[in-house]
Amino acid sequence: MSEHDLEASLERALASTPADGESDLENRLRPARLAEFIGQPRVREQLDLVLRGALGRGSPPDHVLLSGPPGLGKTSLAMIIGAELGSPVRITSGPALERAGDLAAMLSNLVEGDVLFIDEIHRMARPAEEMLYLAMEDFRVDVVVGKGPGATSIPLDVAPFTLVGATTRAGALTGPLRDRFGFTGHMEFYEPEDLELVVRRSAQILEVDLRPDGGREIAHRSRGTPRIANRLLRRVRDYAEVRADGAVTRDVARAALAVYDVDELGLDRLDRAVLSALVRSFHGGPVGVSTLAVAVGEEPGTVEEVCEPYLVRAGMLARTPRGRVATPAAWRHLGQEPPATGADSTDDPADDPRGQGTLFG
Ligand SMILES: Nc1ncnc2c1ncn2[C@@H]1O[C@H](COP(=O)(O)OP(=O)(O)OP(=O)(O)O)[C@@H](O)[C@H]1O
Repeated sequence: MSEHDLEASLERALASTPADGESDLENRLRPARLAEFIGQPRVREQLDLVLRGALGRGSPPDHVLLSGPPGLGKTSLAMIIGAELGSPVRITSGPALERAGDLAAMLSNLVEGDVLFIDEIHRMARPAEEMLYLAMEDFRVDVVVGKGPGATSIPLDVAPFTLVGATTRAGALTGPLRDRFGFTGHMEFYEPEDLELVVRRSAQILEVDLRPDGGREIAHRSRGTPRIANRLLRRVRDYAEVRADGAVTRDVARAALAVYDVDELGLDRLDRAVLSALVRSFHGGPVGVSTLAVAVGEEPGTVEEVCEPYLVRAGMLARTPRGRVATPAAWRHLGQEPPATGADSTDDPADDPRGQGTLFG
């Protein structure tokens, strides 16, 4: 690989970093240090120990994997790891690492102690993933130059670094990659009390006149997710400024969220479309996720990674070996009586990675 190729690969790998207005705002609202990070007490405590231990020894900490649904703070934690270590964070994502050369370009630019953040690490191409094994373990890579019988492999040293990987699908990671992380933080959906703190903090930064009952209402309708809490706060602020006196009270929040199709459980249009298809088109299931996705006009991955985790957690949907099943709560939420003989025999909580697949709970 020539120096020019290396630079082109580096540019491609970095191109995945979003830079629109929405992400600027998101960056402004990101907690900068671990002490500012709200909720997730287990992950926070565990990570604190990992980082302090490494700082005390004066060596880079073990590689860190952060897993959990979108918007729970994985990127924020990756930035915090850099801040706590006083190290720069290099950012890329699995889909940007199409070829091993893309990763080699990133790795060869690292300096000792850098943090390399790979978002959506489960979507990395296989050759890049295999290169990463060696880099994570031995801090070196083998770059293959040329093709066919004339190809040669050039070993390249990589400065000791800490990899932070984020994934919404820990199960999709190969065993060898998973095994090379010294610490895995499993992010859980947030409790409403924690989301209330998130909303209050964001309101202060954005100078929103948030009243306590308004904050509580937004927190309860945010699907356990800080990113959604922040987004709802901004939409409710618009409503408060345009149709009220600017104060975000409970009534203003309720009226605003009705306009944006967020119901009292925090389910949005897509969540309800999934439940509605399940109940109305498939009589409550079981139905496969691909069929369900076609019924709502979405990608199976979006239904599986974005909608389902919260619907399972909210007790509306169960994952069973034969497919997805609507719970009685889902039927009632849609204003329908659940059938007398439910699909309870299909329930198998073992199929549900979160262990919350109980049907009639
Ligand atoms: N614990 C927290 N305290 C305060 N704000 C938070 C917290 N976690 C996340 N946020 C806010 O939520 C937003 C989304 O967080 P972040 O981008 O870190 O999530 P993510 O898990 O990386 O999402 P994705 O998987 O979609 O990339 C950020 O704007 C951040 O300000």
